[in-house]
Amino acid sequence: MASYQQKICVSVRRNSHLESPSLPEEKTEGQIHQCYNYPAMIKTRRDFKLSVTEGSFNGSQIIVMLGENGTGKTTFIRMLAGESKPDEVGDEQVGMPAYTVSYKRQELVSKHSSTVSVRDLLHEKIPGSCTQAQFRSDVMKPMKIEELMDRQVANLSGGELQRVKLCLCLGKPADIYLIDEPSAHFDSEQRLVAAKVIKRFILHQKKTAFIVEHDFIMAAYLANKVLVFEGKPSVECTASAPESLVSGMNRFLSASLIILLHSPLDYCI
Ligand SMILES: Nc1ncnc2c1ncn2[C@@H]1O[C@H](COP(=O)(O)OP(=O)(O)OP(=O)(O)O)[C@@H](O)[C@H]1O
Repeated sequence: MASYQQKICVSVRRNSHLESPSLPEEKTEGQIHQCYNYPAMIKTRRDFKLSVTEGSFNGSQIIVMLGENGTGKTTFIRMLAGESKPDEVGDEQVGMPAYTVSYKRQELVSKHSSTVSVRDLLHEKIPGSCTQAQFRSDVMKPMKIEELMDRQVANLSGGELQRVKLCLCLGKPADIYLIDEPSAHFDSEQRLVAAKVIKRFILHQKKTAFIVEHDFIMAAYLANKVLVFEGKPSVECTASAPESLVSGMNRFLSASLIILLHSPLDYCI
């Protein structure tokens, strides 16, 4: 990891118009991407302890978080969002980097009154994006938002609300998009559409996304890098550093195989 960070940190100087002049960048195939390093962290939540390995990521990259239920994916995403602070930080020299986030939570609770329409909500929350031609054609059209415009947000089904929440998340300008379970409530066709929309948006905009995804096919389609959560769910788990798709998927699958072999009766039906 040290040699990787050294390599990317000396590669190029950042452009003066970018926001955080202290951040290093990575140069790949003639393109410059901003590079972010984060420190090792520990977070305890009542009986659960999550240890996060020090890691790095860059712009124009989708990092998929893989792990069983209760292994700490949302706990880590909330730390990345700045909503929750780590209890311990491994290296004080490597602080959390400065960035802006757009966060789609796992829960799809609608806090809006029964009179708020989808149209009003989009115009209030993402006024710039929902009137922009490119966003409308790349995100709103494939997600079929137009047909929901005059519906009341409080009356949407789970899948319809998920479509609106994804649109709101991608429509908010940010450096990093934190998307917790985008495929929940979707049928297989909608999952495919959502995966294509997210991938095209993040890579075209040269942004970073951390995505929690339990659908393995969707995860494999989306991921440039993988971050694996392992250990004893709800007790003590570790989050790896972002790693390549192949090694991350292999690590996740080998952990899953061990789980399968340990509980064969669960799979006998
Ligand atoms: N506010 C809280 N107070 C106490 N424990 C919590 C709190 N939030 C989460 N936990 C516990 O932390 C552990 C990890 O939860 P977390 O939601 O981060 O896991 P996850 O990997 O996102 O799970 P899932 O895949 O089911 O969404 C769980 O055991 C959970 O019960």
